[in-house]
Amino acid sequence: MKFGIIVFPGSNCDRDVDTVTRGILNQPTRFVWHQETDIADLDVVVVPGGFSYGDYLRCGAIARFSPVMKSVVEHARQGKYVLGICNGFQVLTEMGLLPGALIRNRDLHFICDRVPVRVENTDSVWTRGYQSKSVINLPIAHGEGRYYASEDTLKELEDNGQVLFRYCSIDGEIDEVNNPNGSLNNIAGIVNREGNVLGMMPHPERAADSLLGLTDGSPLFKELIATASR
Ligand SMILES: NC(=O)CC[C@H](N)C(=O)O
Repeated sequence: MKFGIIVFPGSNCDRDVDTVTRGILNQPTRFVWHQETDIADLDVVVVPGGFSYGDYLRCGAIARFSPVMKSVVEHARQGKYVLGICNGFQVLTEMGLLPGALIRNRDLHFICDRVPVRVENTDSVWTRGYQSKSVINLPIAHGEGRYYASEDTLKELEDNGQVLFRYCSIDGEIDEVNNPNGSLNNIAGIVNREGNVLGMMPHPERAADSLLGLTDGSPLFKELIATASR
């Protein structure tokens, strides 16, 4: 399974993804500079975390106009996989590949932490490797991670099981106290209607190396690779 990691000026989690997909999981992986347009060789496009274009205007607002993103839309339309992590999630919502928006955190601070997240729907290529409603620990690091969407969109996401990850307590309780950034419905990650595009604020790629003592992100990558090779 071939991975491509988009690199914008200001991306900073591109190497973290490569360490997991190529370094640990032995999958062919290449970096894709944002001005490239030919990504036909890729099975999975990862839009990584970081501060693309210095977060000017809004996080992801400028990156969405990079030449490569037209090809990413086409890649998604073909039903191929797209994973947006943190800044990548912001870019995907800016482009309309995923509904809603990521706005300033409720307390207006940048948050760097490790938080419990509940896996909501395991009937997805991204979450098949987890137990339903299991609580996993993932790092977060963002200033604009508060998920927001209209009531209709939220209802649609919930009704279709498109919410894959939610912030929660260590016991899996969903409440406002355990909602680090004030996201609506504690949403930490969603998929598009077709299920091939995932956006999430927590960082699974920073939790997929046993040397770091945190491996709850591994099943996401492993199951994706296993599914594709079936
Ligand atoms: N780690 C990240 O990708 C950060 C995303 C973005 N720069 C923010 O602060 O919200």
